[in-house]
Amino acid sequence: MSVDTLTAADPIRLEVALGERAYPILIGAGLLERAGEWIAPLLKGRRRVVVITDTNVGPLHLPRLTAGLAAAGVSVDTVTVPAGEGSKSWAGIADLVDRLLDLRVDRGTLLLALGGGVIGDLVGFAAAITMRGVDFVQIPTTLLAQVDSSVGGKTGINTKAGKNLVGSFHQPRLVLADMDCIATLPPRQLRAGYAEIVKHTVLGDAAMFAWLEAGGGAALLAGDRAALAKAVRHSCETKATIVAADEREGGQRALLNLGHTFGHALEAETGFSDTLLHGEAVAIGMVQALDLSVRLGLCPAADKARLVAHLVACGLPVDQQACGGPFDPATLVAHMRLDKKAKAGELTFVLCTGLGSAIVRDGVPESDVLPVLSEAH
Ligand SMILES: NC(=O)c1ccc[n+]([C@@H]2O[C@H](COP(=O)([O-])OP(=O)(O)OC[C@H]3O[C@@H](n4cnc5c(N)ncnc54)[C@H](O)[C@@H]3O)[C@@H](O)[C@H]2O)c1
Ligand SMILES: O=C(O)C(=O)C[C@@H](O)[C@H](O)[C@H](O)COP(=O)(O)O
Ligand SMILES: [Zn+2]
Repeated sequence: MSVDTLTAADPIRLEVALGERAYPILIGAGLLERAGEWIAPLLKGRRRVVVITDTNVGPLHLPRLTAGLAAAGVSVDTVTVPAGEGSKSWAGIADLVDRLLDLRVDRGTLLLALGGGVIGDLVGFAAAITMRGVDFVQIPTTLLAQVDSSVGGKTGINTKAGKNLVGSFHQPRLVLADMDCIATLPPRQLRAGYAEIVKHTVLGDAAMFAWLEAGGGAALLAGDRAALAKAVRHSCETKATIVAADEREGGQRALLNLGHTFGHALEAETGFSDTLLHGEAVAIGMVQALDLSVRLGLCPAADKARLVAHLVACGLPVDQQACGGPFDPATLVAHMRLDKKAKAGELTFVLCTGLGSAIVRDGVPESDVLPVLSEAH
């Protein structure tokens, strides 16, 4: 089904099968205008929600959401936070929780996260800790958030020591992905979100990678809504399946971290700033992960070359030079030792065993990693 033929009455509906915490993912067009249809039933008779959004998204998309809720008799309090990764911080979470408490939220209050991955991660964390846990809904407005961050319940903030090192698993009650939001997204942000789509194919679906490579990706980036719908659906299905099998990353969920051990180190080195967007870090990190995989004899060099060629064709960065590097390899390795996958300070990586399949490898020697960090691609 293409998004051109979708209406709010018939969105694509997927499910994250987590037993009593299972929730739907709705993907379609015109969903904000009808949000009350899906959100009012979550309110248990209440008539008020708190929407948390950022300074870019609010003016663009909040009026449609507010109207959609009003149509179902639901009123809205709004909290607006500064746009950008800086809000995913100790200061950002303290400020948000204080503002929620000032609004007199209680355990029955539903929070709506309207924005990209920063808003989703921040609001999800606020929902996890306010009153020891309130419900929230993800309303992702970036491509990255629609294909990745809104699904799976990882919430949290960045700290001085690194990316996402403080947070919790707290699943949303609903994910409402309205494709109309993507129309206002700056091209650089669209490309950054595309990197996570590529990731889902590299770790699990060679045929879908080939589809992206053969023109599906270019079509999506040029605004083709059918291509967009196909890719968003594929990513959400991939992620929902993995999360349902391993919610708390005891095993296979770590595959979703492909490119992130390298990428998060680069984000830390560039100060969690606009110099390097998360999706761009993932693009570079995936290339480095495939480089390491090739060096360890796990992956054909030709597969790494295909990935690099595709990312370059899509306008994504593939090496550290694109974000002010190369950075000191020892400093990058020090960041990686703080990664949540590391065990007793030993390095763990998600490695590729050929396009479409990946494994988790513990105890990778630093001597194997250092050459990757000096390489341009
Ligand atoms: N929890 C997870 O599973 C998960 C997965 C992937 C990424 N993440 C996290 O997500 C964050 C990155 O998310 P992101 O790339 O969405 O960044 P973001 O939330 O900062 O959004 C990017 C920019 O686009 C703006 N924006 C958002 N929607 C818009 C729209 N429709 N039109 C115009 N502008 C819009 C935002 O204001 C911001 O300036 C990172 O912190 C990353 O660690 C989390
Ligand atoms: O959902 C997951 O699991 C992921 O790893 C998805 C990643 O794209 C995302 O960036 C996630 O926030 C990384 O998690 P972390 O545990 O490495 O902080
Ligand atoms: Zn990511």
